[in-house]
Amino acid sequence: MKQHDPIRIGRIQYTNAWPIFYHLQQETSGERIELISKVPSELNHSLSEGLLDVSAISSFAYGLNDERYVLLPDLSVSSNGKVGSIFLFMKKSLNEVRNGSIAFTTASATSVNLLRIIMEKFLGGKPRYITAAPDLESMLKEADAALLIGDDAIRAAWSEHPYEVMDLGQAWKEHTGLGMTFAVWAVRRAYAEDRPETVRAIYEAFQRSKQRSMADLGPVTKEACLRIGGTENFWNRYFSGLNYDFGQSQWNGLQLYFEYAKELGLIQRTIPLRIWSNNTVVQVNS
Ligand SMILES: C=C(O[C@@H]1C=C(C(=O)O)C=C[C@H]1O)C(=O)O
Repeated sequence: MKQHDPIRIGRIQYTNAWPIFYHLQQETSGERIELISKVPSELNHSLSEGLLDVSAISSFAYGLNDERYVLLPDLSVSSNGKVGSIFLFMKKSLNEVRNGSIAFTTASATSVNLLRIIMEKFLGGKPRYITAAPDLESMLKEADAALLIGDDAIRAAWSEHPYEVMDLGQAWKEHTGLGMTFAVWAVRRAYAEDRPETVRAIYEAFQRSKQRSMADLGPVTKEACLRIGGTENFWNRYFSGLNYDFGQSQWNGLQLYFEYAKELGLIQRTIPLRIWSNNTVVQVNS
């Protein structure tokens, strides 16, 4: 790799991560960056293929590649209860869906596995799963319920529909008492070892961007209204309901999620959380 290649950063193509990305370009000083926007499942793939250096990815995808990644602290898309954009739309009762059929969006990795934990471990069900492009009506032609995430979920919830809706952040909270982390900021370990100063500069720029957004959500909510629709009040509540930190309280929820995922055979090992801290890697346990 040439020393001066721009750092390739993966950006979630949904509104949920805007507060962290919104001021990023302005907050970088001198670092050349290339921002690549995709849905989470594509970012997961690109980072694992080495096509990105740093990316917001599905927290589940960290569990599939933890030895090759290191996580940036205090950056995540999390919720402590309702998330507001990860919904299961059900055309039958939950009791029927539990042993019926569910269509998963192709865009997700964390939420599909979270839904499996909810259905199989918490509710004792055994549904059949299919994966489909994120379109509510066509998904519900094929299955009893449909899982959507991000702006697809928000838009579907706005449409006039007759379906029961489960918020997965809320269901997780009800069953565990904990919050849930859906996206984490991962750096390829090899990249962090080669370019520690670049990682530090980008990390600090992400933090400044997030702090600016949280101090004044106005510009972010206004742009969300223009680009996606809805009211400023809606977006203010949405962004304020999400949590963008990644510290002990988020680690606890995520470690329990990985433990349950392992119980169900969705991942094969215990997953340690390796956190980048001042150019060293610290392993944390709850
Ligand atoms: C809050 C959300 O979290 C997301 C859900 C993800 C997943 O299910 O894999 C990945 C990243 C986040 O974008 C959302 O999409 O609305």
